[in-house]
Amino acid sequence: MPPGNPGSDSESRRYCARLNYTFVMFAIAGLSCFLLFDYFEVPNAWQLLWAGRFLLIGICLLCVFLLRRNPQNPNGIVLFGAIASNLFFCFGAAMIDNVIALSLWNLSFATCMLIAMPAWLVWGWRYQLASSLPLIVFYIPIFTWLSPLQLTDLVGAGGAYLMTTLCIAPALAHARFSTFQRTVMLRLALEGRNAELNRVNQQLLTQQHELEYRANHDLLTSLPNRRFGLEFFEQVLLDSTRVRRCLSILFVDVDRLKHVNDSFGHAEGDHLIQLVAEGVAQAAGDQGMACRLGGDEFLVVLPGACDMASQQAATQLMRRLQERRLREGIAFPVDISIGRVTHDPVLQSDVDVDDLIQIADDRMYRQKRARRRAAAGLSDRQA
Ligand SMILES: Nc1nc2c(ncn2[C@@H]2O[C@H](COP(=O)(O)OP(=O)(O)OP(=O)(O)O)[C@@H](O)[C@H]2O)c(=O)[nH]1
Repeated sequence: MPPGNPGSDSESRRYCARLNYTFVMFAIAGLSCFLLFDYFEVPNAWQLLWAGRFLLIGICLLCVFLLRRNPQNPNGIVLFGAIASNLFFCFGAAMIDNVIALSLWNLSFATCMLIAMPAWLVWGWRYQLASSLPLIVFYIPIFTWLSPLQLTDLVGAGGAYLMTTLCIAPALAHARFSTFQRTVMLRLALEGRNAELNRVNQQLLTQQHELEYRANHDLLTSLPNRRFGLEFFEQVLLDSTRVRRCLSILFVDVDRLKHVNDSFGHAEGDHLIQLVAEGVAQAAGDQGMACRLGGDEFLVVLPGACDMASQQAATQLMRRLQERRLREGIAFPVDISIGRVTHDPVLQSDVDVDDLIQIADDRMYRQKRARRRAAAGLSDRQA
């Protein structure tokens, strides 16, 4: 087959090899079945026929071995076995000395041809012709030369039918081979379309993930957004109530963001929000979650954290922000106010997220006012 021919790709060769492999296995089974036929129907020459059959079985086994080792040339390998079988068939027919047995012999070959159908499906007409040629050319001469019967006996015993079939077989093979080629072409086209669909699917999946991410996250800080954060908080509250363990939240608000925006520029205001976002994410740790509620407000949910742990988390958060400010020489103030609430389902009655957030918000404002008063007092004293 020329390169680029749709039937020449290695996948279709493997397909041919599989079909041919099955065909050869059937041939072995067929050859073995007809051993009894030889024994009972050709009593004068069954030993010779058996020798021929075993030789053929050997050739078939060799074909199987070669097909396994080299599936890239499946038709060439099976052609070798087919020519040998045809020659055996010519000589075998000449050994038979009664017409009924000869009819059965011809019938056996027709059966073999039926078994060979799947292989013809993928054979080109040239292979088909090459495999039939020994029979077309040598059957009658060998029969006339060796058989005790007359040529008219052969014609009556299905010989004419067999010869006609053999002559039209290459044409059939051609038609089937074209169908096979079209099937392979369609399969390749389908594979192409499948690959394209997979690619588009992958793109859609990526887009879907991106959309999901955008729907659930805040773009400036990459933290979960308010909706996602409150859903998470609700779930954590439910779980805490169920397993009766504490949970804490930190309501974090950036101090004097407006002043930073106005004095240092909006970009620095954004930078401040990002610094605080990184801080709250760190405070939330692996078990908790920090989200941006909006503007300069953040919520940190700490599942399993009781009063002490949440106090530590809040102190650490403030300290880390100041350390970072010093370390990076940030010009604007990096101050936050935190409203902290701990809920212990063992000691307290049921609450909902809004109650807890409201309490935390109030505490945050109280702290903010206290810090403002402290700052104002400090400046008065300094003055
Ligand atoms: N740069 C920047 N500013 C924002 C963003 N979201 C909200 N702001 C600004 O943040 C400011 C928040 O103002 P306030 O709620 O009064 O708070 P504040 O200025 O931090 O003052 P206190 O909270 O009272 O200390 C407003 O000026 C908003 O315009 C943002 O994403 N980026």
